Amino acid sequence: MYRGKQKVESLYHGLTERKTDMLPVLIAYGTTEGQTRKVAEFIAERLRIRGHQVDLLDTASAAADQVQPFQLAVIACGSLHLDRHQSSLAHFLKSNQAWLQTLPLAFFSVSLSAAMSDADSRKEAQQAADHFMLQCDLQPLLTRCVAGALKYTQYDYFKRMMMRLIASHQGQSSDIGHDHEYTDWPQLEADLDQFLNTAGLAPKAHAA
Ligand SMILES: Cc1cc2nc3c(=O)[nH]c(=O)nc-3n(C[C@H](O)[C@H](O)[C@H](O)COP(=O)(O)O)c2cc1C
Repeated sequence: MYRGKQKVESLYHGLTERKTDMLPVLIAYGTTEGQTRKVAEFIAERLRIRGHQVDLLDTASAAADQVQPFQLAVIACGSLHLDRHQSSLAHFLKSNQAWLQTLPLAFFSVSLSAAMSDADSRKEAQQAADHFMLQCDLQPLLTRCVAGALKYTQYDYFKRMMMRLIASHQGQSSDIGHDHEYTDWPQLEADLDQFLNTAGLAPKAHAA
């Protein structure tokens, strides 16, 4: 069993009769154009199928200030914009670092770089994700880069032109008449299962 889970159990011992298995997995996400919300909702659905309680939290919402430290595990999700993750996510992780570091934690970083065919771009995405965790003083059990989306139809004119330029330089679609999703959902589910297994949270039917 992951030592963070033991800490949570001892924290609860004597305080409540609730079993730690009834605690939720918190999915805290930051998003700018919505793809990371879709990723977070996918993870939530897969966790529920595996019998977990789930709390979904948009770190830009007022609810982010009300979160209690009673969680089974935490999955943080954010996306890259101009090489940075959402400031709301950074704020949430830094202000709750003391208890987050005691729990099994995974971080999923959504970006266009993760969708690139060249290894250098994917390495840059991984470095940005690792660096973000270092900045937040957190050591996740698992940090994964997730290919995001180009949402041309949702961008304003300047953003659309900028993203078309970047995308065409990087071999992605410059067809601005449509949105383009690159997220590999089966891979995301496999990464989630790896995290659950490592954290000792996989239901028996799904445990490796
Ligand atoms: C203005 C803008 C800047 C972006 N900057 C980066 C970047 O620096 N690196 C990268 O890999 N992807 C970048 N992307 C791609 C996003 O990470 C990708 O579209 C992702 O799906 C956005 O997730 P969200 O919808 O949850 O915000 C950028 C996208 C936009 C619109």
